[in-house]
Amino acid sequence: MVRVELKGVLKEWEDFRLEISELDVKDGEFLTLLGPSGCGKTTTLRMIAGFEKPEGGEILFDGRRVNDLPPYERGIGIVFQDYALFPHMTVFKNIAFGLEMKRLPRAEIERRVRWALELVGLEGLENRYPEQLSGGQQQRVALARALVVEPDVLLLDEPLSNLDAKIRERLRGEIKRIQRELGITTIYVTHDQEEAMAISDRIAVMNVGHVEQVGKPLELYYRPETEFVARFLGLSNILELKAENGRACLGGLCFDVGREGRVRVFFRPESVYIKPGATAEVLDYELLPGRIRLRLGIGGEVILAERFLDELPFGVEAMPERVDVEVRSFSVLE
Ligand SMILES: Nc1ncnc2c1ncn2[C@@H]1O[C@H](COP(=O)(O)OP(=O)(O)OP(=O)(O)O)[C@@H](O)[C@H]1O
Repeated sequence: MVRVELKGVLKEWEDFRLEISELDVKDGEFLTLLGPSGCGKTTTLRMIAGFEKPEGGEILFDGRRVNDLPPYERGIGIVFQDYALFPHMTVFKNIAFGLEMKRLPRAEIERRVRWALELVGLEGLENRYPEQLSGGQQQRVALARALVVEPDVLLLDEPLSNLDAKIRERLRGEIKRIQRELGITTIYVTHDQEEAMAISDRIAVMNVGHVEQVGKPLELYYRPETEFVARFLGLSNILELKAENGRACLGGLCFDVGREGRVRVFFRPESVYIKPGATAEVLDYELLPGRIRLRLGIGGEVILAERFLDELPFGVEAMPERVDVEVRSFSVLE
């Protein structure tokens, strides 16, 4: 287990500049780099792995500068989106490869490969070839191969992107379980918000070439600092309001923002509660599995509200034309 730090790390290409001023991944932490395509997640991971060299700044493992170390001297295990298994080798051989390169004794290799096979739930499949495995099983082999060398840091680049939804959910739960069990410092790349929320201790949300905000999943979800983070993580209500005496109002809906002048108030649709009353007009609604999403008109703006069906104070068939709303949690964007 080690702590990984990035300080002022810089990488430039003709049309792209990546600058990570500060990123601190704690001992044993599961940190996810989350962001849209092309924002620089993979490049960041490749610099931590040593496949790409930064033009400036420092990458530290437990305070030790690793900028000039090749990947095989950094104590990392890495898993790629496309598995990258050796097609002509059995599962056993694929997993044993790194240990054989290290010239470990036969019995030790055997013992460690068995341990890794069990860890990822692949016992019994050791004599198969990659083409005889499902995508999910191939990715388990890749994970076992990365872990069998007992790395200090596990790096995963969109490991679930090529799998279908069901397998993806199952495997992400297992990756999390294994990470906890081993307590290994893990850096995970994905563009999928739900995956990031489900699996991470903390998330670093990236936007073209920089980190926008780092935080725990729910912290980022309910208290984003920027509009980009708010919108990237899910459906958002963002209102441009003018505050007076510490309060900003939209029609009858007021927020104690504790500041004056122009403010941008953010809240999730799930933070909007609905009661009988007349503050807002029900413009329309949409049924989702077990839930309802309403578009409400208030003070000349439209806000979204989302509730579980059984939380509504009236049946969907008896939807009134007007309702009262209460926003129970909000934040003010930068
Ligand atoms: N070797 C390279 N030479 C030139 N430009 C590159 C190189 N590698 C990456 N880039 C550019 O750097 C930017 C970031 O790429 P990167 O792969 O890190 O993004 P990403 O967030 O991982 O995106 P994706 O999810 O699509 O993989 C892109 O604009 C890409 O074109």
